[in-house]
Amino acid sequence: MDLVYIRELEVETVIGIYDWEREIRQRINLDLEMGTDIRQAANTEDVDNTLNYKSVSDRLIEFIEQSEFLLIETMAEQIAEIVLNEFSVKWLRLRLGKPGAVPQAADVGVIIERGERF
Ligand SMILES: Nc1nc2c(c(=O)[nH]1)N=C([C@H](O)[C@@H](O)CO)CN2
Repeated sequence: MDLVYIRELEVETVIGIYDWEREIRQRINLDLEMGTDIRQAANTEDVDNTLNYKSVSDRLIEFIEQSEFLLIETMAEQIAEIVLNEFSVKWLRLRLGKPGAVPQAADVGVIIERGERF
């Protein structure tokens, strides 16, 4: 299994459980690893034969910017669903961080794996 990845994608959105969090936009960041097979793209040099990280990034930025989740867990599950269903990805690992949430910590968040490795 090969991986196409996106690292440190940063997006501002409404997220959080407290009243004050519903009034502001906060930064989240994510790393995404997506299982794929890069060989056909390598042999043809055709982006249509690979998992296009720009297309995935654009879709996730649009989705996250318009979302208003309470928990990062919910956002993580929804992101995983989009990547699995819309980009025909079989397996992914997602780290979703909310760096401003705990001032004493550099970052906090969740890491999930979904789908089947192949
Ligand atoms: N596991 C989680 N814990 C917490 C979350 C969350 O989304 N998942 N959210 C909060 C608050 O919104 C926090 O970020 C405000 O500082 C607390 N714990």
